Parts: sequence; C-alpha cells; structure tokens
Amino acid sequence: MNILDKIIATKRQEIQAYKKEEQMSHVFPGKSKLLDHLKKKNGVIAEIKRASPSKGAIQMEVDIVAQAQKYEHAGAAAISVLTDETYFKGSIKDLQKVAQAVSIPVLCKDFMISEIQIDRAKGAGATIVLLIAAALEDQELQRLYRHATAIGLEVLVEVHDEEELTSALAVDARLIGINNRDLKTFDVSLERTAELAARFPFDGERVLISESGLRTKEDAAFVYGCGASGILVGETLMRAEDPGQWIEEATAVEAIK
Ligand SMILES: O=C(O)c1ccccc1NCC(=O)[C@H](O)[C@H](O)COP(=O)(O)O
Repeated sequence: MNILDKIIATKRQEIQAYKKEEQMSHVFPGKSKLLDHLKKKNGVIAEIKRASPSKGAIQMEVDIVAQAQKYEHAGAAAISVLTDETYFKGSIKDLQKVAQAVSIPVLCKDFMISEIQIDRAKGAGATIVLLIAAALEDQELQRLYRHATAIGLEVLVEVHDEEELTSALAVDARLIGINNRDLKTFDVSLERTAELAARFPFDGERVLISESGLRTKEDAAFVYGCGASGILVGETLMRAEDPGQWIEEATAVEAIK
C-alpha cells in the first residue's frame, strides 16, 4: 500500500469520530478571497507543517500562532494549515488557532474524502479546502467541490498529472495546484509544474499554484516563469531562520521567462 492509500484508509476511520464530535461553530470575520489576490499578483501560500511522511519531524514545537503572524506580516497571500494528526502531527485546533489569529485566507490542508471533513474545516475557520484529485474518483471530486463552494469555501484542487488536470478542469476549478511531489513515491521535481503548465488554460478565470519542493527564490522565479501565480511552501518556511524575509523575497522576485 502506498502512503496516499494508507492516509486515506486512516481518514475513513477518523471520520466516524468526527460525526460524534461537538460541532465547532465559531464566528470568524469575513476574509478576502485567495483567487482575487492571485489574479492581481503573485503570492505565497505559507504552510504550517510540523512533520511529514517524507521528512519526519520538521518543527514539532513551533508556536503556530506566532509563525502564522510572521507569515501574514510578510505579506503571505494565505496560510495553509496541515490538520492531519497521524502523519503530519497537525490538528483541527491548529487550524482554529491560526484562523482566529490572522485576517488572510486560511487553507485546511488535509485529505478530504467526505462532506463531514469540509464542514468541520469551515467550522474551525478555514476559508479554503484542499481536494486532491489523486485521492478521489471524478464523481467524488465533483460532489465535494460542489459541497464546499455551496457553503462559501474556496477550493484548491491539487493535481499531479494530465489526467488529474482534466478532472480539475471538469469541475471548473479556479484554484488549481500542481503538486511537484509525487504522493506515492515522494519524488519532487519542479519540472512537473513546467510540464503541466503547458496544458493549463490561462484564461483569466483560474490560477495555477505550484506546490511542494520550493526551496529558493530562484525556484519561485522558475515556476512564476511557467505561469504560476502562487506557490505553496511548507518545509522551507518551517526551517527558515527568517520566514518573513523568504516570503517577501519570493513574492517580489521576477519570473524567469
Ligand atoms: O510532504 C509530504 O511528505 C507529503 C507526503 C504525502 C502526502 C502529502 C505530503 N505533503 C503535503 C503537502 O502538500 C506539502 O506539505 C505542501 O505541498 C508543501 O510542501 P513542501 O514545501 O515541500 O514542504
């Protein structure tokens, strides 16, 4: 069984517990839309990532509120919070704390297979949810996409190959993330953004976000040159001495054409 299949199997068990959980229904102030931001200018989606299956512990003791505020002050377009407990050591509470502490959009980064998870993310303050095409049949992707947008969330649809890009376009996704990491093997290559960007319809309605494996501002310049408007960055920011400076530089860098 590859890691993605293992994670999804764990999610199926966890969802049973969510059903019994007390519903979170905090009132969060209205937040701007990530799509609007990225249509106007390039931006960094800065991630809170304590650990990962490929790297193990990254920053277990991080003060997530302080980290999120650094991201916001540096001009991040949005904050991504990994909420998976088993493999990433995150939690829905992390998301809730971050959503309360910042005024920019907040992405619930998890492996969504059910409406229950989407409602829970919204209840905790997320304004965006992730749907991973590799983890969903086309009909499931469509159903969950519709559900999320119907309750006012933005949806980032993550793809890794041409077939998944076709699935994302079939639901008319506006935020499409090209994951440079193969979730089954952990191989990372920014060339994946270049390859799929060549098939991406740059029609002014949707934006391309390059995810994973971005380490330097030159990496950011490379993917902006491919047509990306956004980059999603986890490990690099969690290990950076000055994550704010990294965000500022990667936001301002000129695309390499
Ligand atoms: O990061 C992993 O090891 C991983 C393994 C299996 C499924 C998903 C995984 N990562 C989730 C992410 O999407 C990344 O956290 C995100 O794209 C940022 O990546 P990076 O900048 O390389 O930390």
